[in-house]
Amino acid sequence: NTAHDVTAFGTGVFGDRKMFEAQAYEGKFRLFDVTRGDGVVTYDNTTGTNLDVFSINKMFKDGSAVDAHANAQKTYDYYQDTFGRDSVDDNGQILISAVHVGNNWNNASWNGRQMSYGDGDGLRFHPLAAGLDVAAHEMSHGVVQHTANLIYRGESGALNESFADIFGAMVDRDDWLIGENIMADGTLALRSMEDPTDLIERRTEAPYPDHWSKRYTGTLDNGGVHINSSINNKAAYLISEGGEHFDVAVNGIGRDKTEQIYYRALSLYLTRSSDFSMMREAAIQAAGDLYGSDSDAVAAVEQAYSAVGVY
Ligand SMILES: Cc1cc(C(=O)NCC(F)(F)F)no1
Ligand SMILES: [Zn+2]
Repeated sequence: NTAHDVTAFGTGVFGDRKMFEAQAYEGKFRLFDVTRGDGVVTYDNTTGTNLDVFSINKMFKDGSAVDAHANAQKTYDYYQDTFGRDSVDDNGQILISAVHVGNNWNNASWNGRQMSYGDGDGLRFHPLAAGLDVAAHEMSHGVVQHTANLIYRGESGALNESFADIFGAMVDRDDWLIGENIMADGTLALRSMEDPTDLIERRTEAPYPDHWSKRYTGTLDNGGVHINSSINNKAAYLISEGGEHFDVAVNGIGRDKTEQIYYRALSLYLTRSSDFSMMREAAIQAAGDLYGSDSDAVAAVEQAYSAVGVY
């Protein structure tokens, strides 16, 4: 018999009920949404061969699978509705998520083809699929890969990570934190774009940097890609929300213009080896294209990058 899409239900990691598109297939139900691009599919990695997450009825009980699926759909919709982009490749590429990956793995990843989520160890992280900003972070790595494809080390790698955080925070739009709902150890978040120094980076045991003069120059973490990303994150936050930072005042222009500027810079102007200075130029150019060369948007970009010491 043929498969057809149905509306299904489930409870997420934290017991929150949600509704989403799934598929009726051979008398059972599976987390395969055929209504978005070439599909949104979620697998349970513990069943070995990445088998579909099945349910005998329309109520799915696997919290991680439910959250990963719903969060992938939300992120697909964000790129479609905000930028007219059809999935990571703008050609409807199927969005695959695997949950229960590893053994209490305290992370999530994009491996060039799919998202993977760990269950967390319950001490540092709750299951990471429960983080909408985490899902959007990982899928955004796919978007970066199909646009500027920023080399994943040094400054270009920090930009790669920053774009994942920027769009993660734009999809999970209620704050400027990453991972705030999946921390099990009482810390505020994994990272803060609003004030990166609110959090200590575990390997360097230093606060995340909020100025280029505080950048990490060692070799850990591919040259600090998850560390120096906070410098560009702070600039993005200032462009949107404004503020005074190291005696530089920025007049914010809001999330709607900020996300358009970053998407245009990423998809039109940045290349694999772009560094922070090129990021500043690309954002100024994108803001000028979109809102005029003498606009508040261009002024905000120039001020924000000056505020974090990038010229
Ligand atoms: C190590 C390490 C990994 C990460 C990270 O950003 N993981 C992806 C996220 F989505 F879980 F945030 N930060 O430090
Ligand atoms: Zn990342």
